Amino acid sequence: MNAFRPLGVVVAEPGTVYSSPRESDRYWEVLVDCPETQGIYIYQVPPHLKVQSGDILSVPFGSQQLGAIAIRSTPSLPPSLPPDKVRNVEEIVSAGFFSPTYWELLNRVAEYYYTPLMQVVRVALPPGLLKRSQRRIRLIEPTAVTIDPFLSPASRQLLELLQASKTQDLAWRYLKSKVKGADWGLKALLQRHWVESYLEPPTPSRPKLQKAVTLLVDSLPAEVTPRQQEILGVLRQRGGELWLSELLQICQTSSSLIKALEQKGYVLSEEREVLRRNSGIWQAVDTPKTLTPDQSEALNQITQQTGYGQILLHGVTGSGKTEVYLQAIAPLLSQGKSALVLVPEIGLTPQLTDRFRARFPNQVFVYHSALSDGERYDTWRSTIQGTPQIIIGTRSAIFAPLPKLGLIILDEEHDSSFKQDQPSPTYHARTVAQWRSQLEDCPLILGSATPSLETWATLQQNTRYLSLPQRVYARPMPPVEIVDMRRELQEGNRSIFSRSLQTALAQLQAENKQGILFIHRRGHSTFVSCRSCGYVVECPHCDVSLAYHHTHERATPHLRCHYCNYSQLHPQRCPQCDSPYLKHFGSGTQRVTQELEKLYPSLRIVRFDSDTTRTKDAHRTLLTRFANAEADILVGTQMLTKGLDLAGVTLVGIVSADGLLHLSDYRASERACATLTQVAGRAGRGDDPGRVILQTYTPENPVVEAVRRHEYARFVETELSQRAALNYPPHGRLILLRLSGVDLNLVEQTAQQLANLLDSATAPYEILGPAPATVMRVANRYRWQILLKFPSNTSTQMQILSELKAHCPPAISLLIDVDPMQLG
Ligand SMILES: Nc1ncnc2c1ncn2[C@@H]1O[C@H](COP(=O)(O)OP(=O)(O)OP(=O)(O)O)[C@@H](O)[C@H]1O
Ligand SMILES: [Zn+2]
Ligand SMILES: [Zn+2]
Repeated sequence: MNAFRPLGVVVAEPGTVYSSPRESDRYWEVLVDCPETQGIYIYQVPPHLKVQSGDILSVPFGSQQLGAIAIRSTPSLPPSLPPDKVRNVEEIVSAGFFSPTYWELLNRVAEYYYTPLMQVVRVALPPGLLKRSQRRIRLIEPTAVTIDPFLSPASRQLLELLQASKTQDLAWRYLKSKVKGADWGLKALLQRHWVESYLEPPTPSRPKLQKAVTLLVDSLPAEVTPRQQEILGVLRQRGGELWLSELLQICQTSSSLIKALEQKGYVLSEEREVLRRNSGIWQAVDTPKTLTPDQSEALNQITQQTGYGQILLHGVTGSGKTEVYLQAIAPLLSQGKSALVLVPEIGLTPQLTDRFRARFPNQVFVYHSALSDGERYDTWRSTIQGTPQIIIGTRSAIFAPLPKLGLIILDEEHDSSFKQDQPSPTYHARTVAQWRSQLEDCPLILGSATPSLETWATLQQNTRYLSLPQRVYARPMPPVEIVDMRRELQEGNRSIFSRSLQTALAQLQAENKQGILFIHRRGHSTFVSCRSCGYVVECPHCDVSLAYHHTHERATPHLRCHYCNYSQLHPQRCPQCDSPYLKHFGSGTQRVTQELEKLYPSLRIVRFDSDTTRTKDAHRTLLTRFANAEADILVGTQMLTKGLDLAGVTLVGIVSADGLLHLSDYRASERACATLTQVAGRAGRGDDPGRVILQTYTPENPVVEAVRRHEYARFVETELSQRAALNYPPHGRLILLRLSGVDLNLVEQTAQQLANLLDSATAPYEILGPAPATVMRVANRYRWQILLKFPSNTSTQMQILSELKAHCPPAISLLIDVDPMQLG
């Protein structure tokens, strides 16, 4: 793949005399970013300035002077832009603010995913990036004299203001408000090097600090008062550490008493970072664990890798991959480098983040789309500081502009949420991570218990394979019992729980253990249909049936569309034949929860799906409740499969595997196998052995068999050969063109035209379609698609594809999905 334009490469032409700046560096694409505008504009660089990618510039924009970022030089102006219309860059405010490789990365993303660079910038950088950074002016020549006759009145006024200020350093905005013609006045001062202009360094978001008290003595000294003895006793009982406020409360004492103990050297009180999880301070104290032989072998291999290299860390569920990450990162931080850790979803982030925070207090920052604008901005600003740190985030964090990057980790690398389906750029964080680690020359670790076929296929090429085949403490993998639900029905059990699962649930209660029930779907039932005429209630705006939602006994039942979120009350009678007999098919989390409540009224249940985790921190609250044993059963969807590490869980019930097994997509088996293996892997991670009960109507399915035997690698090998036979990824590559619009005919026509156009080009791809999307209408927009299938080892970079948009009428939107994960 030769996907991107080298930056700032200058071809020296024979015979030309060197002049500064070189002609090719004369015009620059510059990102202007202020509350009113965000866009890329072309500016001219005057000869005395030497601009580099990533510099922060000051440019004229309309009547304003704005901060801007230099992106890349451009050899020529577009025909629509006459040279005399191009304005000059005023000056470089801060050189090397971003590393040049950062912009190379964004360019590469833009080209590979057929997206304008500006759209990539919007994904990568928070809006209004420069709006809060203050430009300031500092006096650097203290002997500068204001009586210089050549100075303009404006220059003189500026100098006087600066000299009069205590720090000889003032905000540019302030100076401008005070001095008429400040721009010109400043220019003269800058030319004489009497002042300098700079961007105020961003203030890092500070962790909240709180006083903690630590016990320093092993045995309780005899010479203290009984009261002091009591306090020390409480401290010791609580593991040697408490927040000061907690200690004061427990002992009903005052801080002067603690101070007295501190003066005698029995305790230490100091400021500590407050963890957002409020479950006690000893969370904060965490030291590296002694590694298992497999873990240390993996760590050795990783630390030997200096510079770019891709590593697959294939560790079975509960094998301790996180500990390997932690110990791989530690030495980097002390070398002044930073690390980027990507995780699939927020649901899993709190637990992982806590582990990282506990190991590296004050050095962990979280970056994901659920952060408020302010938080995002603060985190973002702290990253460009360059102090060694760890960023943990979801897919867009791959763009966090960390300087001195020493390592990138994708945890649960198989997860499809690393891929953005829409809008453009339809990037995969793993692909971007590969480019980034190449550009930054640092290793990339892909970690998973169920690696993707894409990654597995690279093992023959350039990926190092490291394996953790055993759980820590050699804990056994949980046995997986397959229950044939057809037999259950034949033998008279009509419940959604098999007899085996019922027994296990009853036992759970008796033994005071915890369990997880996995359901593929949220909501109550997948669809509602009439028993008399077969009518299925559908969404008026989409071609899908409505799902039945019934949150609890007293709630009003309603129907909801999972595509456009339309909702309506549950009809009393069939809209078609007026029959009162409506039946609910399929089961979702709500139905399972209700059944559980009916059968086991004393079980305490937590439902964990996208309906119950809408609000901020809901994930954390629900998981904490469960982790603190305030609930017995966690009922949830996909969300709970990812990286949950709860020692108390001994039972995992997969209520129905079938919804996953029968999706019509070439990736369905891979996804089903990964999901089921991951869910199963939540059982038996503590001292008590676990077990898994998998219910299905198709026990003979090879995926079910692979999960039962814990044979993921074998499954992958078979699956890979099937993909190769059909030329599907990772063997070949795909590009999916998604068209949509409100006018069905126009969508169809355009799809046909584009297909003809693609057909007429000499190109390596095979064209499948055009065809309507699986769900043709969503939110009243009709959707058609064209699938391009490229043979392996060919580039998907084609001129014709970048021209397609120009052939679409304005009413049709076209999305180019490169390496699509969903074909529907
Ligand atoms: N060397 C070790 N000694 C003791 N305990 C360990 C060690 N390494 C990891 N652990 C513990 O084992 C548990 C499982 O580790 P971890 O969650 O990292 O597994 P994992 O491989 O990421 O699993 P999964 O893929 O299922 O998320 C954790 O509670 C962790 O603290
Ligand atoms: Zn009917
Ligand atoms: Zn809908």
